[in-house]
Amino acid sequence: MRIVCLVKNKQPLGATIKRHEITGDIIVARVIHGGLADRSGLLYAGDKLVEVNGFPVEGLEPEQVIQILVHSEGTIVFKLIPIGDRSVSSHTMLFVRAMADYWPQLDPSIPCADAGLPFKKGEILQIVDQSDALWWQARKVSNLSRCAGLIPSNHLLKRKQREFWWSQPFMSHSCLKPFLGDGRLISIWFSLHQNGTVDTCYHSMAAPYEEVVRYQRRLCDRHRLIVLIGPSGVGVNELRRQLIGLNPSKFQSPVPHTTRHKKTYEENGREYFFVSKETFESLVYCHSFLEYGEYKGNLYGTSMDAVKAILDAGKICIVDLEPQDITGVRTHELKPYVIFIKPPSRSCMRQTRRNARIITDYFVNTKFKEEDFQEIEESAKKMEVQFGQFFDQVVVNDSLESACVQLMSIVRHAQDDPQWIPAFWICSDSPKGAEIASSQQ
Ligand SMILES: Nc1ncnc2c1ncn2[C@@H]1O[C@H](COP(=O)(O)OP(=O)(O)OP(=O)(O)O)[C@@H](O)[C@H]1O
Repeated sequence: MRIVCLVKNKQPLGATIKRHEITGDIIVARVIHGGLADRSGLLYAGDKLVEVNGFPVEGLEPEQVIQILVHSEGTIVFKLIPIGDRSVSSHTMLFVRAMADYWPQLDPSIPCADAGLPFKKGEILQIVDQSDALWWQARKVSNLSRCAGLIPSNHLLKRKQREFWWSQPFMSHSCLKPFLGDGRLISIWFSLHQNGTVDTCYHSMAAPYEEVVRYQRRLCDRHRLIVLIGPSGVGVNELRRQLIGLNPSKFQSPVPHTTRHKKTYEENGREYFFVSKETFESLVYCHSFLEYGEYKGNLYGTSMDAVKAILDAGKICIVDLEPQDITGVRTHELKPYVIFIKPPSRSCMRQTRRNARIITDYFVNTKFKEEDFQEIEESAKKMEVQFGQFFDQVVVNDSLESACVQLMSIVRHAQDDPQWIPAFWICSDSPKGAEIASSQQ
């Protein structure tokens, strides 16, 4: 028997308890990394509680014991039987990017919602404990001084996603938009917000966490590919043009291929590579394009070779892609840095786009209308919900000048400062998209 005294003020104890399935004893389920109990070094997972502040806990439900703890302030005295075989704690140094949102307060299955760590897609987490197959402990790298919180393990989050999928009425399933990225079929939930319902805490991707490592580009390495993403009309092309205009010897965009006829003033390889439909289709067949599509009956595409030629020349290659093409460029070779161009507020758009022209579905240059602004806003929201986990940075395109200055500084930062990148970009022999579950569980 051991007597443990902990002084608890406003902060939580930093431990969870449970009933032992066989003996019925109340035991410490886990000690939260960096929390009060952990820092004391006196309480361990598996310790059997006998008394709390003089109250015997035998026969009580875990919730009743929690009530005693919640209402205790100051010194709490535990009488406990220490676990005999204290397993070596499995503290890890694993970093992951969250590919889904998680709100513990909306999750009824979490052992203790207050001990949960809420996170948003794209945030980088340090996993500090994986000893429990269902609930890991993690901290945000943006706040490593805080104690860890509970997050669902890879396995659990995937299971939840599957359950959520099957619980949706048939029509909602049609919201799933499968597409082929890098040869894998990826299913993505598309904005399944259901305010107030439990399932909102699991917004999904195929792999809930992606292992990341810190990467510093060396001077001899090729530059990272700069990818601009944004809803049509937000100003992606304008910003790309402005950036290149600021330093054309450093920034360049790849020359696209097209099947349309060459105009008299155009030169093959300058404006476009002019190719026949057959040649274009054989390039598509060989996966030579980053992206391609049809416009007014002609095919257009950006080839991987055109991108590589710019990178091999020591320049920074800037491309604008449709969001569904991001997965195709997420490779060890290109190490893309993705910048999302976001619309400003409606009033700012009205003001800044007073004299701007937009190309509508009818292929004419017109002034921006309220419907255009609305479409830009809605499309931006959908992109953030569906692809936000891939965005390295977000630039609000309010004034062209300030957005351009911001973009320039982000591009410099992307090339020169250390960044979190997917681990598989470094371990190039590991399978693309490998999930950390396979290496961790
Ligand atoms: N910050 C800004 N202030 C004022 N006008 C802008 C701003 N950004 C872009 N524009 C103007 O808005 C119009 C649309 O921009 P742009 O062609 O770059 O859109 P886009 O996002 O590339 O869309 P699409 O892919 O459909 O061409 C252009 O006339 C452009 O000059």
